[in-house]
Amino acid sequence: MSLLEVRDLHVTYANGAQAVRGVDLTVDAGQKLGIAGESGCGKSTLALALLRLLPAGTKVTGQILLKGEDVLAMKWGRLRAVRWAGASIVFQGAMHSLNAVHRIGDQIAEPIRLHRTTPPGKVRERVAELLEHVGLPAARAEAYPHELSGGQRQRVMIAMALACAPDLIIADEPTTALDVMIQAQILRLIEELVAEQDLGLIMISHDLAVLSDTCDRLTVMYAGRVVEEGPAQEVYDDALHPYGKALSAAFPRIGDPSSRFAPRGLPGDPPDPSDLPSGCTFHPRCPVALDSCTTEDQVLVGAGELRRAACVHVREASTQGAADVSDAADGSDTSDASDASVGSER
Ligand SMILES: Nc1ncnc2c1ncn2[C@@H]1O[C@H](COP(=O)(O)OP(=O)(O)OP(=O)(O)O)[C@@H](O)[C@H]1O
Repeated sequence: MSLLEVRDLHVTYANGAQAVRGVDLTVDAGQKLGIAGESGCGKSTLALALLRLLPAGTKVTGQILLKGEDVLAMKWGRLRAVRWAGASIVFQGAMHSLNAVHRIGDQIAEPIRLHRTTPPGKVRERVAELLEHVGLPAARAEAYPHELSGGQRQRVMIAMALACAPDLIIADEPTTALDVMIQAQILRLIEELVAEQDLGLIMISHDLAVLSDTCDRLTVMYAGRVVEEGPAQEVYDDALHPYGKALSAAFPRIGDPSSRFAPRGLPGDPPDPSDLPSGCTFHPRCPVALDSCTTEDQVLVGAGELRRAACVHVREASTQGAADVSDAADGSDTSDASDASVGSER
């Protein structure tokens, strides 16, 4: 049984915005899954849905199985326990998540006391152990959030997420607000903790470079759907979906002098989830869209053993049994493809 299995998850906000549309994903113990996509693609909505943290009035359908237990069917008491001891979330921007008027140690102790995962007399000891685990001196328990640097605060958030020994950590842009050096330290810390405690990890970011460096597998979301998935490094180095390519080309290859890729922005924005385009939702921005893409929706199709993408070019390549689906997705042999202005160097 997988640690987490999500099947056909749909999330529609009260205003009709279809933020997540039919997402399937699996995470096993010790596995690190990266979820990539621009702002507005539904990544945070997906993360919040996993622990039923969405606003009242939001419609969520499908299945979320945590160790085989259906999160969507859980009673309130069970759900509260699962939120810390089964899976926990590290959000971006620790300053907003920490309470400015309470000491760090008290804030880490709160979920431990609430869930009684440590005997009352041992809570201080457990807080000290958690702080040291995330690379902070135990004495920092006495500090207030404003007395810590951004990186230290994010370490506190990670300590809190680990407080009740969950099986799964969901990290939503955990390093976005940090400078590059601190970002690298926090990512290494998360990796070490996941390996040491055999946790499952879902890491959410718009930065494919960060995800490919940290995660085993990558899922690329666009307009609430998974449009590509596969081994992290392969997706980053050679994305099959035009959106995956564009996202990948938007980030520099760090430390790779032979890199042919320059960082560049993506033209346009993801669509409004209350007013999605017909056909493939990426077609208005796609450099290799065919006429049929304006009307025909695409589902994920396999490309090789471990990779899947939802693109007409990948589908055609797979039905033709073409060996080099990558070339086809580049649009190099598509007569009606428009000028490939993004990700075209592949
Ligand atoms: N409470 C809400 N009510 C209505 N629409 C919402 C709500 N929260 C988010 N949305 C919309 O749902 C879509 C997906 O948002 P979401 O925050 O999940 O995306 P994201 O990929 O995580 O982006 P970001 O990185 O900016 O958080 C967006 O169009 C957003 O405007």
